[in-house]
Amino acid sequence: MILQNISILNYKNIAEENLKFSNRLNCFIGKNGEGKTNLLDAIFYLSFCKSNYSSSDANNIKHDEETMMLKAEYEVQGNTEHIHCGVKRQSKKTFKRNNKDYKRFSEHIGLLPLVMIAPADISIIIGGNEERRKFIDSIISQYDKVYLQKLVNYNNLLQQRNKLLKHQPQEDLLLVLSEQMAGIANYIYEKRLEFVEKITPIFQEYYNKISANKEPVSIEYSSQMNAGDFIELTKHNLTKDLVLKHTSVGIHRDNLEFILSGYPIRKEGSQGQKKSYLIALKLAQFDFIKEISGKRPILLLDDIFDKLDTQRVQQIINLVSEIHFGQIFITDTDKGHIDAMLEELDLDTESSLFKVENGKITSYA
Ligand SMILES: Nc1ncnc2c1ncn2[C@@H]1O[C@H](COP(=O)(O)OP(=O)(O)OP(=O)(O)O)[C@@H](O)[C@H]1O
Repeated sequence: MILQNISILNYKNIAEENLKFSNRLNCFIGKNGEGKTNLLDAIFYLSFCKSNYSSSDANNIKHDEETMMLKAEYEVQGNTEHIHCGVKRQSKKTFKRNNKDYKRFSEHIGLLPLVMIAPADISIIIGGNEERRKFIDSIISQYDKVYLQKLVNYNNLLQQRNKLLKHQPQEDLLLVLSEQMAGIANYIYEKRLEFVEKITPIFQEYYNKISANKEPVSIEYSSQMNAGDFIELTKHNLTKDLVLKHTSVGIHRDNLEFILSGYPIRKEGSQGQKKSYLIALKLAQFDFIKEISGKRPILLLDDIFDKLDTQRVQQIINLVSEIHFGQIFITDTDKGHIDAMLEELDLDTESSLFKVENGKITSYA
């Protein structure tokens, strides 16, 4: 899958740009705060109908402007896809594929697979359990619409159950809700388990390459449902739930434990190890989505080399330079990393180099 060109109007600090991209490597170099991440975020927006950073669309419109617009052409499995998005302050956004409005934005998710690695993603490694659940859910939801729907249903039922526990805790009603939640919880649990089992060996291979086999890594899926069926768990914990006035068991308490050399990385890992872990996870996500969707995702690498030693930087450059990764968009403040990457690619590989300055994106002279 290839993003061929993009037109941007008033997206954050980018006033107006019309850019054509290389099928392979697109590099954006600029100082801090110039607009490199904003450009990658515009590309992210076109795949997910939202920014990676701000849930409020108004924040994505350039200050003092009323509207923003993103328009792009993609080559997807031999077809050209025209995607258009417009947002006006205080009104609904429009999102179109080939001039047709989507009824629901969720219909668009999965059409243009994309994996982004950005500094803020380190929260997957060091943040709370919720961050890691979000990480799994966002990947599975990209290819499994039933999963996404069941997740929404589960959360609605969970809210109802918690409300009941708080205000009128009748045991028969609680049991009815638990029964409705049980099938959904089992489905989500099985899908998460399957996902972790599939992604772990791919992740380990990437981590070993990045760290030159320096430290063993593994991922553990910890779920209360490892110990038993949802109905049994809720029955067993009913007294506790009545005291706490919320549901203390279920897939909403699941966690992924990221292990490095036998210990949780979030407690003991160095900054470089955490960064390496994140990059290996995201590259594994890339392989996973590629296999499931049959499309090669676009890879966005935002300032990924910070905190890594020269050996790890080189290993990552070697890895992502492999043809396997297809079209890449990479930002850096340091042209040295980009030059090293260009050296790694064969001479015939087409690449485009851009300079980003105060929201303006120009060809690098
Ligand atoms: N809605 C908006 N309107 C105008 N400017 C905005 C808007 N939102 C963010 N900005 C500006 O965008 C700039 C940040 O751009 P961006 O995050 O893309 O930087 P960057 O080039 O990736 O920098 P770094 O290397 O530090 O990550 C800031 O100057 C910020 O004020």
